[in-house]
Amino acid sequence: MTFGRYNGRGFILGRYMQGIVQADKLYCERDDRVLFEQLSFAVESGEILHIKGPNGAGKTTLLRRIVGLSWVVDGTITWGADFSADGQQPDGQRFWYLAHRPAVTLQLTPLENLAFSVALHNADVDESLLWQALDTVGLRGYEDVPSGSLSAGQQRRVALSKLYLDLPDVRLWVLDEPFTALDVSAVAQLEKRIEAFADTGGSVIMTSHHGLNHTAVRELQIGVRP
Ligand SMILES: Nc1ncnc2c1ncn2[C@@H]1O[C@H](COP(=O)(O)OP(=O)(O)OP(=O)(O)O)[C@@H](O)[C@H]1O
Repeated sequence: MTFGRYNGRGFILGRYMQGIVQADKLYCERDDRVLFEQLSFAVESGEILHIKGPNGAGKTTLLRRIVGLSWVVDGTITWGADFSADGQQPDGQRFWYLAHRPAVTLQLTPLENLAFSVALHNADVDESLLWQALDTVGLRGYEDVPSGSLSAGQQRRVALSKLYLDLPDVRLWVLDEPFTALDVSAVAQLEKRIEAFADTGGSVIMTSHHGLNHTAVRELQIGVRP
């Protein structure tokens, strides 16, 4: 079922169904300002949920709630059976989360950062695949330098490199402004990568001020009166 409705704070557009993750009646207030209320949506396998809204609308807050890093959002989030046996928050091994600021340790090299991400996922990945992922995001020759000496766009690429590892357990990407600081070709490459992931049944929940044009994309607008 497709629906679109205005909830007093934001316009919701989407399909309301049992998905891999379903959010019901989310409510968030910060400093006496209601960011969103009665916000409900679901994400299915193969879908890209593009959360849109102006600065300060609560997009990052919403993503942090989805991945279990913030509890300032009231309401219910239920996870599908593929992610969690009891519908509760799955452990972080089941998804990749890319925060608003790239979580790159500046003292570590890109290779070490990527290996650390993989270790947190308890994944067994051959080191050659880590080199390959870094090569794919354009970091060939930079694998062994401290990440703190890289540019903002290169540090973003370090954070993005994990999206090229194809870990079988990871079927959801939660991406907060992933295009920030990327040059034109890197933006195009990431767009293709996100679409390819959705085409293989992966799901993506992302925020971006950058438009995405793919049949799998659904938009969820928050914080804007129509
Ligand atoms: N720790 C905090 N304490 C109090 N208010 C906060 C905190 N973190 C965020 N906020 C407020 O919540 C609101 C939403 O912030 P959030 O970062 O979720 O917005 P956003 O939609 O992601 O914005 P942007 O597009 O600028 O990244 C902002 O007004 C912000 O000031």
